[in-house]
Amino acid sequence: MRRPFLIGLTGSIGMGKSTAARMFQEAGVPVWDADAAVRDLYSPGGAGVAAIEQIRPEAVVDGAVDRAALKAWIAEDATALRQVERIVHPLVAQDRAAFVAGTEERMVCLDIPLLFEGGMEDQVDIVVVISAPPEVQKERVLSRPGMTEAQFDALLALQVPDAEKRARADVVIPSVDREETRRHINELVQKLTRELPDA
Ligand SMILES: CC(C)(COP(=O)(O)OP(=O)(O)OC[C@H]1O[C@@H](n2cnc3c(N)ncnc32)[C@H](O)[C@@H]1O)[C@@H](O)C(=O)NCCC(=O)NCCS
Ligand SMILES: Nc1ncnc2c1ncn2[C@@H]1O[C@H](COP(=O)(O)OP(=O)(O)OP(=O)(O)O)[C@@H](O)[C@H]1O
Repeated sequence: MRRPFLIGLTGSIGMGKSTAARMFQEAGVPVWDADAAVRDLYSPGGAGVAAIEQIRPEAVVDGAVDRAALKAWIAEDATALRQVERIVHPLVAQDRAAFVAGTEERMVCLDIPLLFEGGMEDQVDIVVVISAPPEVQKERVLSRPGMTEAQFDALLALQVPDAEKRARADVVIPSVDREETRRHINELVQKLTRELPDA
């Protein structure tokens, strides 16, 4: 059976990925969400809980992975993030493979915030980057409760810069005006629908 065409959706913090993902869904394209997959893994009964407990017992509270405890560990131990990734990434990859295998649509959208950082460009058929000017991004992120400028700068430093993401993208979708974004997404979906072979 033919696998669906894989649209990789990414963008830096606050650029509007979640909003764009909803627009793909509304255009009839099933969406898989990497962040949601991690949330499930960390929830009670999730496949990541026992594995994280083995490497960091303090990070499991009431049967779920406690993100604050993981963050505190990552802040104090330079090897911690690697150890967490070694557990989380294969489980996330499994979840994604099951989603792709379980769909009969011709295309799906994979919402992967760390697509470039995780070296996953080759695992999708096109890379779509959602992008807004830096001042718009900053204003959006700083308007979130509890977010400080220092935290924003620290998160940005962990991410591949927006300019590089845009340069490496197959398609860049602007995210300043909702209707403009929706138009771009609908046009892309229509173009792919025309070009892709029938199922
Ligand atoms: C570090 C954790 C506990 C922070 O959780 P929290 O809810 O506070 O924040 P959130 O998940 O939204 O991440 C915030 C930001 O941290 C950065 N970040 C998170 N994980 C990673 C990573 N593996 N590499 C680089 N940056 C990362 C991203 O820029 C992201 O925008 C959590 O992100 C985590 O467990 N990460 C490891 C698993 C992972 O790699 N997830 C990414 C998707 S596969
Ligand atoms: N196309 C758009 N036009 C105008 N505003 C937008 C657009 N997309 C998103 N926004 C606004 O920007 C903010 C961030 O959007 P969203 O939550 O979709 O970003 P995100 O990239 O998923 O964020 P993060 O990476 O931090 O999780 C929201 O307040 C949303 O209303």
